[in-house]
Amino acid sequence: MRIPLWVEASRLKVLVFGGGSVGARRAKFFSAAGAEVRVLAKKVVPELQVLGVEIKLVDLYQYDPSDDIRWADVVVVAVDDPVLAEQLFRKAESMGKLVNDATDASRTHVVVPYERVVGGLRIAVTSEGAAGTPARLSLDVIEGCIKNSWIPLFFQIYKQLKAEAKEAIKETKKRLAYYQALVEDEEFLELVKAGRAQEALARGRAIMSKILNLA
Ligand SMILES: C[C@@]1(CC(=O)O)c2cc3[nH]c(cc4nc(cc5[nH]c(cc(n2)[C@H]1CCC(=O)O)[C@@](C)(CC(=O)O)[C@@H]5CCC(=O)O)C(CC(=O)O)=C4CCC(=O)O)c(CCC(=O)O)c3CC(=O)O
Ligand SMILES: NC(=O)C1=CN([C@@H]2O[C@H](COP(=O)(O)OP(=O)(O)OC[C@H]3O[C@@H](n4cnc5c(N)ncnc54)[C@H](O)[C@@H]3O)[C@@H](O)[C@H]2O)C=CC1
Repeated sequence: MRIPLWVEASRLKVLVFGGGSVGARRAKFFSAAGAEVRVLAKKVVPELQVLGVEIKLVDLYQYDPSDDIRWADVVVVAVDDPVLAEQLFRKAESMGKLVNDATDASRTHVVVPYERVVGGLRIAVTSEGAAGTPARLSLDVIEGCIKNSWIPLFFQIYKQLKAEAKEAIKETKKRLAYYQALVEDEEFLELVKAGRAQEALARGRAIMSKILNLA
């Protein structure tokens, strides 16, 4: 089973097999987020040449990529030859690497989801290869739902109160009790849902004072 995680990309060394449109998309995706990227391919598209990532032009039926695989944390398979793709997948897998196989969703270890930021929240959706377009279009529905709800204002207010709580309430247990009290306070939530931001903030701060004054 695959699980969702948010990973710091600048910790990753990513090896990409294939430098066509999909390989270039992966190289850009990882390098824009700070990862170190190396591409191995017979030929690469021009978009890839301007990314500033390492490129080795090799025929993967002749070149042995073992050292490159050892170097990598994540290996991407994006060659257009299914026999070669499977061979590369098996090799990287047997060397203990996490593989993003863009050519076969059923065996990929790592999935690249459809992603969007809505009201401060980062939303990622995937069908894990079953039906990509519905996954992509679901982002429009999710965006519409969130934007038309009280969540964006709740996000702003909660973020502000959480920052203040981290400063004001030194004890972790008390801070956690504060978050609990906040979300259980009907008056606070009603103010948020009514869009009364200043009053909601004031209510949140009053609850904070109460927690601070407890023994
Ligand atoms: C498992 C996964 C791979 C992974 O995690 O790496 C996967 C797998 C496969 N996709 C295929 C086809 C297409 N994928 C796209 C586009 C995107 N696909 C992406 C993710 C994923 N695709 C992962 C799970 C997604 C999910 O299901 O939720 C995005 C989000 C990220 C990205 O790829 O950069 C990106 C958005 C780009 C953007 O928005 O810009 C297009 C459209 C296009 O290229 O423009 C087509 C052609 C049209 C079509 O097929 O719809 C095929 C070949 C099918 C076959 O051979 O029949 C496979 C392999 C298979 O299905 O086995
Ligand atoms: N996950 C996704 O979003 C998508 C995945 N795909 C899958 O990804 C595959 C690749 O798609 P594209 O990038 O569009 O193909 P492409 O034809 O643009 O690029 C293929 C790349 O593989 C390299 N390659 C092929 N044989 C090689 C060899 N022997 N040695 C070294 N390099 C070799 C080529 O030089 C090229 O750089 C498709 O065949 C399909 O299975 C396709 C569309 C979207």
